Amino acid sequence: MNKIKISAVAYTNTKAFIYGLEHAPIINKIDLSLDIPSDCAAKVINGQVDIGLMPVAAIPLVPNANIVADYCIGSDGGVNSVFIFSSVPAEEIKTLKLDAHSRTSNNLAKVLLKFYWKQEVEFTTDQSAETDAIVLIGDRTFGKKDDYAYAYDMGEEWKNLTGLPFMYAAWVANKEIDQSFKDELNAALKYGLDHRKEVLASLPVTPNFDLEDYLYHKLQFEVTPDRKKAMELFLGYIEQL
Ligand SMILES: C=C(O[C@@H]1C=C(C(=O)O)C=C[C@H]1O)C(=O)O
Repeated sequence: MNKIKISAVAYTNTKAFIYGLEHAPIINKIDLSLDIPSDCAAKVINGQVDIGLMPVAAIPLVPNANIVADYCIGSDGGVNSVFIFSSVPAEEIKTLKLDAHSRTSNNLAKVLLKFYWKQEVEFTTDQSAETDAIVLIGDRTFGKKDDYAYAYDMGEEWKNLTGLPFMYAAWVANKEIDQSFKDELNAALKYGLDHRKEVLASLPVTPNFDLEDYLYHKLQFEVTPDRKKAMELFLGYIEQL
């Protein structure tokens, strides 16, 4: 049997899912690669993999995109790893450097700046540029909040704008996937979430960052109706940028 190719985000936010995949029979049916989110999106878009835990902002670029699991990377309010770090208040940001790892959060920053803070901002991907603010996501943000004059948690600011939770990444296929495989995938992902204690014990201690709070509270992993609604709303905002 041909293995199903899967790419997943390589950050701590995905560790429970990976634990689940690696401790379930499904591991023999998949080829798993761990990538930064932007590469994960590219692989699903260009067909290098069949399924990706990929940034939701890139879903419109995926041919035959369909969400194949009941789990995701989400939050309801602050997530503590998706930030605009800034030297000035949000209402004064004029220039912002995007994060090359990101697809969702770069767009979320643009949406928030335009529709929430009502700012006209110049965006750059030039990592050597000097800007008022930067987008930074994932493990590279752990413990860094106090290094900047202003730290805006974009999950929290999205909730301020819309009253809704958020979905950063979802399990998306670029083709039809059998229901029996989807069932196995869901079971493996749930197994991982149910074993977060073991996952937590395996992670290195991170200074100035509460990993337990992150894995159990800040991150929320269910694809709920509100989170789907938030995704549709977010994709609609992106079209208006
Ligand atoms: C919560 C996070 O969500 C993520 C943010 C993503 C993005 O900005 O494209 C993609 C996948 C997720 O890893 C995070 O990276 O910290």
